[in-house]
Amino acid sequence: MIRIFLTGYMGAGKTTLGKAFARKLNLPFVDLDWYMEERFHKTVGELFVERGEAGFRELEKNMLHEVGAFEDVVISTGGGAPCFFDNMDFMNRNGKTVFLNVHPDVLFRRLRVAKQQRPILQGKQDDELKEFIIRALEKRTPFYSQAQYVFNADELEDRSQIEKSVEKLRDLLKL
Ligand SMILES: Nc1ncnc2c1ncn2[C@@H]1O[C@H](COP(=O)(O)OP(=O)(O)OP(=O)(O)O)[C@@H](O)[C@H]1O
Ligand SMILES: O=C(O)C1=C[C@@H](O)[C@@H](O)[C@H](O)C1
Ligand SMILES: [Mg+2]
Repeated sequence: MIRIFLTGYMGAGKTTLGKAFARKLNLPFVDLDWYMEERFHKTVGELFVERGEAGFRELEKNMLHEVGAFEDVVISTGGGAPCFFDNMDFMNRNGKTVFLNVHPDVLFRRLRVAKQQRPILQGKQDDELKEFIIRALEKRTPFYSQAQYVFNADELEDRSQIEKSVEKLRDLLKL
């Protein structure tokens, strides 16, 4: 039975790489953010506003436990999920965990064009966004680093880079 959890900061490529990786392994792909959105018929942004961050994190933990029971699956978590409760321990106990590590400059480049969909980043100017990413990584890296594998996901800009990353990740996980 294969159960893989991909973690990392927003824009690290959990969804992009997760989807391609699952396709390669012929496994279903579950993105925790999307799963929550479908289950509650609300966007992550709406869930955040409605319940506040604490309420969102509680729900996210419950949903992680739900998808964490699926078998033969590639799961990508939300960017914050590993950093709350004992979520990282839960994932380590129940599957293979991968931290998608990406240089802050690369995250900044990706997120400045895609910040509107991410409630935590909305409305931030460039300088502020860059600083925010650096500070967040300082706080979150100790959690992400508890993953069993660390994978550099700096290069995910086009199909060919994504394909190469899929192969490298397959080697790393010996699958
Ligand atoms: N060439 C590119 N130029 C700009 N942005 C890009 C490019 N390639 C990917 N991105 C963006 O980088 C991000 C990386 O992908 P992805 O959405 O998979 O990250 P994620 O880890 O799932 O983030 P989140 O935790 O927010 O869901 C996406 O927002 C995507 O729009
Ligand atoms: O990094 C975070 O805290 C988040 C990342 C996204 O995947 C979403 O789960 C949400 O926008 C919060
Ligand atoms: Mg995603």
